[in-house]
Amino acid sequence: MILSQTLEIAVPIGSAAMTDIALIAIFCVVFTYIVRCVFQYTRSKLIGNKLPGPTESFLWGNAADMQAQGGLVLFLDHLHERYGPIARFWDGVGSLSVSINDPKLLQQVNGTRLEKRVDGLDFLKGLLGARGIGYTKGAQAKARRQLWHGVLSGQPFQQSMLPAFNKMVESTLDDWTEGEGDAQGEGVVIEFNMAARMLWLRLNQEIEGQSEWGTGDLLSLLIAAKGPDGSPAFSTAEVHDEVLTLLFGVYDNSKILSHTLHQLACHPCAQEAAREEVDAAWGGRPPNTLQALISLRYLHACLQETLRMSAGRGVIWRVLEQDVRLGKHVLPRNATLVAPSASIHSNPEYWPEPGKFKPERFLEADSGTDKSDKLCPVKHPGGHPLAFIPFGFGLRNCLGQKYAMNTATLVLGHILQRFTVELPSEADRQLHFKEENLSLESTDGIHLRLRPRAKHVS
Ligand code: HEM
Repeated sequence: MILSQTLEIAVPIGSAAMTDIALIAIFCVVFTYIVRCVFQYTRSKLIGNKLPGPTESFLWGNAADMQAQGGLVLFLDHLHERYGPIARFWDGVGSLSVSINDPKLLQQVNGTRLEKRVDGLDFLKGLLGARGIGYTKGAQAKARRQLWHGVLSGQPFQQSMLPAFNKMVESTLDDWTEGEGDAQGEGVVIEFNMAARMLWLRLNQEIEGQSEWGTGDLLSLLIAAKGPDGSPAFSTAEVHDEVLTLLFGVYDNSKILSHTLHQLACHPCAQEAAREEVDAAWGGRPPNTLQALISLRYLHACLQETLRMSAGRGVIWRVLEQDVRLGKHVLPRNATLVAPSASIHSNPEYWPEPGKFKPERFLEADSGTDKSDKLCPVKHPGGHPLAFIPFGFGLRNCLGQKYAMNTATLVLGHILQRFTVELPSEADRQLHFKEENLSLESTDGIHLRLRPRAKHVS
């Protein structure tokens, strides 16, 4: 009886107490959150404003300056010209970004093992797939990257894709010869941004799930991949999102192709040198080994020089997870580190005459061979490991870079074997860029004329 009375009284008091405790807990959490925000805001303002950079509006930061320059990539160029290699700007209320365009300084910051990307890129989740590699973090990202690496860089995949890719590229080039213009006489004029994008979409559809190569295609490899305990490494939903991530690579891949062809049309001597290399290595036939692609060093250098000059992404981001001291400057924890690759790639200290197309920058005499005319790739293009970063850097660099370079070499090799690439008119030489998706895009497209060569692989 005493017990039941106690219980009857205890329940209502307990529930009121619980409500109070819950309210106090919520208050504490909100209070702590606000104090933390105010502390972080004040700290980043105090430390950030000691770094060189323009004045900002309280609410919009430097958004208006970015807009006035035509976008972030162009704004960063301007920022470094004015404030030197370390420059800060504000992305909104108290959101500090520090841009570094000197590879040596960037390397010091990267030494803190930068891994985290900015949350601002979360808006791409719908497109890229939230369960894909781009959004995994920490130990999971490390394990996932190893799997991806095994799948994409593996010889079996690259080797098994060659016959199907050769077929696909040849059939696309046949379609192109039937396009606008007289294929035998004048040649065919093509809008290359679109043409290249369509071609890459076709190639990627091949990778996504054709059984033509047995178990060598990317989708089969992703499905078959095993974790450390032997269970499937990817769930079906994860495989789906990884394939979305892969399709996103189409965009970069089509850009490198159209921009390199434009450079080769502007520089006929470079085009001839690249063609001679292809003719000598492939002997008029489609390549059937990975080695036949890797051996095209001059063409590879043309691709790299194009990535340096225009086809790479303009900006790479990381979150600083600790304070970093650079000489007299302190970069505070939680600030965003911006590596403006477009600006780094045109820094004359690393790239003399940065506006000139010079593929030789990426080649040097091979000291390991007695043939003095043999060339090999430079170990650190631009003279520093972070002077050339079209594929990003450090722990989260691009996983598709070898694949991207090999497939681009394959397609360009086919085109050079069959066509001479020309500018349809002098007006097509100068591309006019505007910023789109954080890289510079040609406003009027890229127009090229393909003139069939007298003899080509059919
Ligand atoms: C010319 C073509 C390409 C360029 C210029 C390019 C560039 C980049 C860049 C700049 C990043 C960010 C790196 C960083 O934050 O440090 C990246 C990430 C990535 N790229 Fe590429 N990419 C290309 C093609 C591809 C292709 C074809 C694939 C797939 C087959 C691919 C797969 C990836 C993946 C999975 C990541 C995310 C890695 C991670 O989050 O750990 N990329 N790429």
